Amino acid sequence: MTAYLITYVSILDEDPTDLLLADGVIAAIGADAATAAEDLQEVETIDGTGLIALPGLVDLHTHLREPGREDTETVETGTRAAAMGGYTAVHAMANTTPVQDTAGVVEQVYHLGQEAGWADVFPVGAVSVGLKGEKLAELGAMAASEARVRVFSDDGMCVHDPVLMRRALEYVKSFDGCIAQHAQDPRLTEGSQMNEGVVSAELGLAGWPSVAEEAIVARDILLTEHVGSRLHICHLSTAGSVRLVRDAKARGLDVTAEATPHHILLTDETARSYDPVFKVNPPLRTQDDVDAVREGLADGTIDIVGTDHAPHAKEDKDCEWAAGAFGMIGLETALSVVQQAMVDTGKFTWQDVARTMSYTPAAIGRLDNQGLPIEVGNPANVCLYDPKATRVIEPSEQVSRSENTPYAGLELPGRVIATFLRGNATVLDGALVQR
Ligand SMILES: NC(=O)N[C@@H](CC(=O)O)C(=O)O
Ligand SMILES: [Zn+2]
Ligand SMILES: [Zn+2]
Repeated sequence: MTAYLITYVSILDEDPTDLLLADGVIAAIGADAATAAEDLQEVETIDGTGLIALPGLVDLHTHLREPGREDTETVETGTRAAAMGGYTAVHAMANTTPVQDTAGVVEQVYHLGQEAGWADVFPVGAVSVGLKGEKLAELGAMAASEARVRVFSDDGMCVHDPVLMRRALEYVKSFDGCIAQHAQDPRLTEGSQMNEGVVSAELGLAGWPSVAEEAIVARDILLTEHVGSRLHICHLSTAGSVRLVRDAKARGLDVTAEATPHHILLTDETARSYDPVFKVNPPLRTQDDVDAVREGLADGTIDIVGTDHAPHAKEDKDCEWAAGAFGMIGLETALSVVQQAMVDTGKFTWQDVARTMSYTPAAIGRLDNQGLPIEVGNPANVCLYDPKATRVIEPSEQVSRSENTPYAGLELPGRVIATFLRGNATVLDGALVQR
């Protein structure tokens, strides 16, 4: 196995140093690295000048679409996109066809990830059978399976029935699982097309009000407090939700929250284009919401950045707004968007990036071999990033099988130069490693 000596690279915010990846682990850091490399058979040296070494990123919220919609993404293509974005692990959401609601399906997805070898895939289990919100799925069997599921979600659908939600929260306690909620009151969002506000009124599109998210966030905080369980809020998007989570944390509850890259960069003004590439659930909100979500990330109220990478076919996006599917891809642009919205604005250090995009998502997923700091002896899951580079986003250049990126034509900062999964390069020189 080739070893990699990365010279003069900054580990997060630290002064430049040398880093040696060998035998799947971080073998040496600092003056020892070059010396240790001399004893190795096959060593490739990478000039790390100007680059930042980040722990391999971990996504808690990816849609890989396999099984069922392999025309839009597969485990293989989605994890290639993940590697290009600096990720070494993704959690694969349960809204596949068939739904990931049995031990059999989650094991299948888990093994597809292992075979592909681009990033570790940790399947999320459905909360309810068929995402129907009626009957609890086989949570225990999924937890006990080879996929070791710890995160359960009906994402795409809200677990709306409070009795079902209460039971799910109770059930996962026995194996330290958590329920990741897609917070959307279905009655308050019937027919909704975009954020409810000034822009929706002007465009004449049916609104998706903030309260439809906040009502579920508030209810679930109360339910999890009552049960003494672990709740995760997916793709939080409103200023009011940030307030609710801040209050829950102040009261010591085990509630975590996630923000997507698109909810910290884009607003409902994008809907004026009538281009459904900007149609997503929850919808892009107002600048005040964007500011509040950024603030929530900066002060730790929002624990993580999750991509909600949601590939869709051309025919489901090249259409009028009302007919368009909800969702946008994001694995290959997440780090750049976080740099632009959080680092370049002075709200985040690179340590904060590592915390929200690697350490904490892995901790919420109860992963033990991902999301670890770059320290000698830890698995060599590393991303090398050039924060000074810039690139204009071109949909056809995305490695994902789908092209529904909302950043087409936009110049974003930064570029992933290399990604290593347990010491194996998945990306080098900014391109996928050919196999
Ligand atoms: N975010 C979206 O708009 N769509 C997601 C589902 C979801 O995350 O709710 C999808 O699966 O396409
Ligand atoms: Zn969702
Ligand atoms: Zn999702």
